[in-house]
Amino acid sequence: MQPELVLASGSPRRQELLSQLGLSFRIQTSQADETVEQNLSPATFVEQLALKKAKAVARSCQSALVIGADTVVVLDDEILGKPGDQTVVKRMLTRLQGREHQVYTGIALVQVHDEKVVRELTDHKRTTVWMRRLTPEKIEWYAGTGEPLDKAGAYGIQGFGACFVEKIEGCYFNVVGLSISLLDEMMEKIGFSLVEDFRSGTKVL
Ligand SMILES: Cc1cn([C@H]2C[C@H](O)[C@@H](COP(=O)(O)OP(=O)(O)OP(=O)(O)O)O2)c(=O)[nH]c1=O
Repeated sequence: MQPELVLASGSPRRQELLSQLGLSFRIQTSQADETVEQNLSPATFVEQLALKKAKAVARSCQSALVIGADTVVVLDDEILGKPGDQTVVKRMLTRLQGREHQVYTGIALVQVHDEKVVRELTDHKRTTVWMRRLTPEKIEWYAGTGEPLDKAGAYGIQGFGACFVEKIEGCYFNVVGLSISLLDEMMEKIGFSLVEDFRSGTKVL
C-alpha cells in the first residue's frame, strides 16, 4: 500500500506547487525547533532544517512519506532568512539590489512505516538570482506591500518581487521554495514516482 504523502510545511507556496501538480497530500505544519549549529555551509544548513521539519511531523505518522523543506538567500557568505519586520526588509533589499545572490532550498524525505522511520534522504539545489538596481522609493513601496515579510531574502519572485529579478540561473521553483525536479529525483531514489504514485487527478498547471 502507498504511504500517505504529507507536506510538513506551512508555506502557501510549497502547498500551491504540489496542488498545481495535481498531487494528493495532507498538510501538517511542523513545530520543529529551527535552531541549528552555527557556521554551517548554506547547503548543510537548509538540508538540516528541512530534515528537522520532516522528522518532527514524521513522529506522529503511522505510514507516510513526509516532505520537509527550507529556503535561504545567501549574499557574501551570509545566510539571510525571513526578515520578520519592515526595517530588516529594507536593509536586506538595499543589500541585494544591483547584484547577484544565491537561493538554496533543502528538501528532506522521511518515510515512516508502522510508526518507524525506515528511510531518510536530504538534498538541496542552488539557484543564482540577479536583481536589478532599486531606488530607495521602490524599496519603500515594496516593503509597504507586506509581501516580503515571510520570504527568505525579503522578496517573492512569484509576486511583485518578479519586477526586480533580471534573470536567474537554475531552477525557478527552487527560488519559490521547492524544486519539483529535485523532489521527483529524490522520490525516484527511494522507489516512488511523485506524479504516478501520488496523483489526485486534478492538475492545474
Ligand atoms: C526567495 C523566495 C523565498 N520564498 C519563500 C519560500 C519559503 O516559504 C520562505 C522561506 O522560509 P522557510 O523557513 O523555508 O519556510 P516557511 O517558514 O515559509 O514554511 P515551513 O518552515 O513551514 O516550511 O520564503 C518565496 O516564496 N519566494 C522567493 O522568491
